[in-house]
Amino acid sequence: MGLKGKAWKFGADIDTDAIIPARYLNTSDPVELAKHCMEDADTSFAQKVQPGDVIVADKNFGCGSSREHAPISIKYAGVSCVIAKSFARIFYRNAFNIGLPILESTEAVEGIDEGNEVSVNAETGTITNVTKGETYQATVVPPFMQQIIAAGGLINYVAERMKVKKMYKIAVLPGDGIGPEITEQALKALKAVAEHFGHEFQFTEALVGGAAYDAVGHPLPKETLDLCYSSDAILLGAVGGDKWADLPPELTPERGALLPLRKLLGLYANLRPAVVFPALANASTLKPEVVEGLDIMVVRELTGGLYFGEKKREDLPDGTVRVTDTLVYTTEEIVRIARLAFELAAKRRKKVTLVDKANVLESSRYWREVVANMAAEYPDIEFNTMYVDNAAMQLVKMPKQFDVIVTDNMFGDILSDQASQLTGSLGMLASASIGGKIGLYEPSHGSAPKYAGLKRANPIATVMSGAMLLRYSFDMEKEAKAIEDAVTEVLKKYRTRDIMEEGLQLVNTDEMGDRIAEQILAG
Ligand SMILES: NC(=O)c1ccc[n+]([C@@H]2O[C@H](COP(=O)([O-])OP(=O)(O)OC[C@H]3O[C@@H](n4cnc5c(N)ncnc54)[C@H](O)[C@@H]3O)[C@@H](O)[C@H]2O)c1
Ligand SMILES: CC(C)[C@H](C(=O)O)[C@@H](O)C(=O)O
Ligand SMILES: [Mg+2]
Repeated sequence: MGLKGKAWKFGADIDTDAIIPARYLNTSDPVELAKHCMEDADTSFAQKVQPGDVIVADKNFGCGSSREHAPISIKYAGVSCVIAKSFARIFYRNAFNIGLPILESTEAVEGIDEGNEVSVNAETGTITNVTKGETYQATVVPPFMQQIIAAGGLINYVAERMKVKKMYKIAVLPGDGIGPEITEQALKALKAVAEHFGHEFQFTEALVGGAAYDAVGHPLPKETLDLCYSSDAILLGAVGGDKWADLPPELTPERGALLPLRKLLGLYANLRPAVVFPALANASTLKPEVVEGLDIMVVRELTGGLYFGEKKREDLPDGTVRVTDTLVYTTEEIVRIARLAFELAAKRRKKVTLVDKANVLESSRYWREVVANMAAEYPDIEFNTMYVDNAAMQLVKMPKQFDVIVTDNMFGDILSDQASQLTGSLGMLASASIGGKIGLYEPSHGSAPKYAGLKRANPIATVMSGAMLLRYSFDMEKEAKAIEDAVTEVLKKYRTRDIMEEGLQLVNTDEMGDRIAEQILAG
C-alpha cells in the first residue's frame, strides 16, 4: 500500500478532543466529522488538508477519551496516514479498526518538517521524505493488522475472512459415456483452484441419466434432485446413449433427467461461449484467418419452445400415425432471455444478433417484435436479426461478425454445436445454464459413447464449464480466469486427439486434466 502527500505537523499529547471536539459527537456521519477534523488544534486544517496528506505528530497522539470518531474524522478528511513518536493505545487500536494506517517512528517525526512531501510504505514501515531525500524506518505493523488496514477496517476484514471461509457445495453428476472421465478432470481443476486461492469446495457425487436408471430405475432419482437443491452449483458430465434411447420418453436420460433438471431449477439461459484459443487457430477445419481470435457467446433459451411444448403421438384410424411437437413462448420468457443477452453484450463487443425463422414461424415473429422493441432501450448496442438458415451459413463463412447470438431452444442447440467446430472441436465448448438460484454447468457436447472409457475424449469443455461455474455461481472472476489461462497455456504444448497438431504432445483425458491442474497451481 503506497501512501503519499504533504506533511502536517502537530505537537505532543494531541487528545481526541482536539482531533474531534466533543460538541460534534452528536453525529456519526464520517463526512460531517471530517469537516471538523483537528479543529481545536488547527481551526482551518479540515479546509487545507488534501487527499493523501499525512499527519506527523509528537508522542502520545490520540490520548484522552476512547472514541472511534477521532480516527474516522482523520480518515474521511483525506489523511492517508498518521506518523507519530507514539500513540495512545486505544487510539492505536481504533485506527486499525476503522482502517486508518498509523506508524510509530521518532526519527521520521524529527526529520519531517511541515509541508514536506512524504511517501509511506505501510507494509515495510519505510517512510520517505521526498523533499529532503531522507528515509526513515517505522515500527513494522504486524501482518494481521496490515490486513485489517488493507481491507479498510475491521468490519470489512471480518466480512472478507468469512467470505473466504464459506464452504461452497458443488453437486457432481458424472452421468454416462465419457461423462465420468471428463468430470474427473474438471474436479482436478476446481481442486487446484481451491488450493491455490484458499477456498473450500465440497464435492458430492450423485447418479444421473442412464447410470441412475441402471442403478435405481429412474434417470433423475429423488436423492439426486435433493442434492442439487441443497447445493450452491451443479457440475454435470453428460447423459444418454443408445442403451437407453428406446425406453419410454420419461425414463430416457435426456427427457427424464436433463430437461427436467433444467426446468425444475429454472435455468432459462444457456450460455455457450465459442472461443478460439490462440494456439488452436489451426485446429479448426476452417481456415485459420476465418476463426483466429473468434469469441462468440451463444445465448440459448433453455426451458421453453419445442423442447417443452405439448407432444403427442396419435394412432389414426387408417393405421398411420400423427405426431405433434408444440412450440410455445410467452412474452416473459422472451424478455428475460433477451435482457440477459443485451446485458452480456454490454460487457463485450456490444452486438446482439437475434436468430429466428420469422419468415415462417409465428413464435419467431413475436420474438422479433419483442426483442427489437427492447433493443431501443440499449442504444449503445448494435442489434440485428438473421434467419436461422442464413445464420448457419454465416457462422462458417464469416463467424467473426457475431458477438452475442440470442435464439430459442432448438436453434440454440443446433447452432452452438456448429459454433463449437469453429473452436477446433465440440470438446472445447463449455456451457453455463443459469437464471435460477442454482446454476448447472456442463459441456455442450454429449456422452460420446464410442469413446467411453477409452480416455481419449477432450475434457476441456468440462474444465471450462468449471470456470463458468466459478464466474457465474460464485462470482470468482480471477479464479475462473486462472482456469482459462491455464488451458491457454497447456494448449501450447499438449493436445487430446480431437485437436492434435503436428509437433505437439498427444495426451489422454487424464493427462490433459493433470497438466491443466498443475498449470493452475503454478499460477
Ligand atoms: N448435455 C448432454 O448431456 C448431452 C448433449 C448432447 C448429446 N447428449 C447425448 O449424448 C449421446 C450421444 O450423442 P451425439 O453422438 O449426438 O453427440 P456427442 O456430443 O456425444 O458426440 C458428437 C461427436 O462429437 C464427438 N465428441 C463429443 N464430445 C467430445 C469430446 N469431449 N472429445 C472428443 N470428441 C467428442 C463424439 O465422439 C461424436 O463424434 C446421445 O444420447 C445424446 O442424447 C447429451
Ligand atoms: C441431450 C439433449 C437433450 C441436449 C439438448 O438438446 O439440449 C443436448 O443436445 C445439449 O445441447 O445440451
Ligand atoms: Mg446439443
